[in-house]
Amino acid sequence: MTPAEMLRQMRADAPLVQCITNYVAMNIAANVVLAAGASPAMVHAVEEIPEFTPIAGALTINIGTVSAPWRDSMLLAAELARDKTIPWVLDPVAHFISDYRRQVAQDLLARRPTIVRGNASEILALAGEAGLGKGADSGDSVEAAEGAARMLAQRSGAVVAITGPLDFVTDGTRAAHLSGGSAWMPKVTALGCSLTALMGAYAAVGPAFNATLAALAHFKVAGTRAGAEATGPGSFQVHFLDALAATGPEDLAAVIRT
Ligand SMILES: Nc1ncnc2c1ncn2[C@@H]1O[C@H](COP(=O)(O)OP(=O)(O)O)[C@@H](O)[C@H]1O
Ligand SMILES: Cc1ncsc1CCOP(=O)(O)O
Ligand SMILES: [Mg+2]
Repeated sequence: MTPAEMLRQMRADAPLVQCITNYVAMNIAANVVLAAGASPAMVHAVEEIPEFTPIAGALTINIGTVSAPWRDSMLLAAELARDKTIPWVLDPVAHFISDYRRQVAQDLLARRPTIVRGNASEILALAGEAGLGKGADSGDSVEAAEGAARMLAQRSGAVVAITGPLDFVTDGTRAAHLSGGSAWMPKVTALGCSLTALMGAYAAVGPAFNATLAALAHFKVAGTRAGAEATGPGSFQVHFLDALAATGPEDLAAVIRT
């Protein structure tokens, strides 16, 4: 499926996306998924997961503010998604900052996510390489992490996306770059987390590589448009939600280089 077909299908189906995300991202990620055209549900109680995960079109898991009860929910939801072949997306936010978080990320990776999305420092560390990450923010260039992404994709079976000024996506064989966006994007917290949630919406309607590419392109196109209107990170956020809703299927191809 082309990115245009993916966007049309995603809006036609408006899939239900279960997001287990962090306290910071909860609101903006839900708004991003809604603005783009799908239906988010922030459901993380371990008691609810056996009923809810099987009816979701996709699951997204983000470890940005993980603690023990959240970890249990994440592992259970990931297992259910795998068993029921529901696509699921892993966002290993700042997983290198502590042994605890590193272990949670590895335990989730072992449950075979369909897609992994992170910034360059997160992908480098997940592949076992040294990086310069500072908490949730990247300290490494996307280019420096491309080899790690290919290796991680081959080893894990996931499609791996690195975001930054120039995005990169690979399934271990195919690869693409995406340009555009805005320098305000890393200055608005949880936009990366929100992109992970949107990847779930696309993964619910088509193959993983195509879904990842379409979600990345949707963000780059909307980011470029919002950046042209914004005067700072606050107004960027408002314009960005409008731009996600206004972006059409035929807009996506322009930002992709394969
Ligand atoms: N300097 C930049 N210029 C243009 N787009 C950017 C830039 N930095 C990040 N982005 C975009 O911002 C979105 C979130 O990516 P990123 O900031 O890397 O995630 P995270 O918040 O996880 O670190 C992606 O769509 C990415 O392409
Ligand atoms: C600031 C912060 N701290 C813990 S999670 C989080 C949000 C990070 O979001 P993103 O990686 O998408 O910018
Ligand atoms: Mg960020």
